[in-house]
Amino acid sequence: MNQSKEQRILNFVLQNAVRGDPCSVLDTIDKYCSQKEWAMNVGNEKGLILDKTVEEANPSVALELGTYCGYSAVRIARLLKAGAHLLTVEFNPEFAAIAKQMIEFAGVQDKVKLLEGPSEEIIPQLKKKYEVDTLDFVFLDHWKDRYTPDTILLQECNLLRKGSVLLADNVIVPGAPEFLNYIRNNPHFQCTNYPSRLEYMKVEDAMEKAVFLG
Ligand SMILES: Cc1ncnc2c1ncn2[C@@H]1O[C@H](/C=C/CNC(=O)c2cc(-c3ccc(F)cc3)cc(O)c2O)[C@@H](O)[C@H]1O
Ligand SMILES: [Mg+2]
Repeated sequence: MNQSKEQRILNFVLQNAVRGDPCSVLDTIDKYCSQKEWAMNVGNEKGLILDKTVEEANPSVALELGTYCGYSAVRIARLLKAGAHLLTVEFNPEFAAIAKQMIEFAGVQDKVKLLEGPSEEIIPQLKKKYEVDTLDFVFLDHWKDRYTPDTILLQECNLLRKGSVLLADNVIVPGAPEFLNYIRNNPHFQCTNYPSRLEYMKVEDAMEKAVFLG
């Protein structure tokens, strides 16, 4: 049975990156996806916006929706302070298995908990089953029509506190117009747009930051 693109990306990392070195894993994925096969990792340009947002938030508990191959999980986890952790949600078992190996190869497995399942099921379990009080940082990078329902669900589950930072990928391409409309017209969020480019392409994209005001 021929390999999936995601398996080819993982194999390229296992054969070319430095085990235990997150930056080497990120650079190797970016090299493969810019030179051989495009894939929907956040990439290095938007990755720098993600880095700055995570560093500014300095989260103790972070959540990612849409792990895919684990690129942004590695990217976020490498910046977390001692004792901090990232919960990342992925409902495709094949992608989850790839991401698990990617995270372990990068050496950030102690900071990352990969939760397999749909976000609408996982989010309501975060407090009781995963012992989350509130979330300091949330990265939204899953199906774009899920951004709004999951942001509403996070609020309904009392998982946001004054100052919680949401960062959404792809608000231009593929686009999340309904999310932008929701979040920018919601008085409980302070929004900032970060123009950038689509990963590995000369195409305009952007990220949207939304700080919960309580
Ligand atoms: C409710 C639920 N629960 C759990 N996991 C969930 C979930 N919904 C999706 N997932 C998971 O998350 C990832 C999905 C990511 C979706 N991302 C994109 O579609 C995406 C697309 C592009 C793109 C841009 C230009 C093009 F021409 C084509 C594609 C770029 C991007 O950066 C993207 O993020 C994927 O791993 C999926 O299994
Ligand atoms: Mg994306």
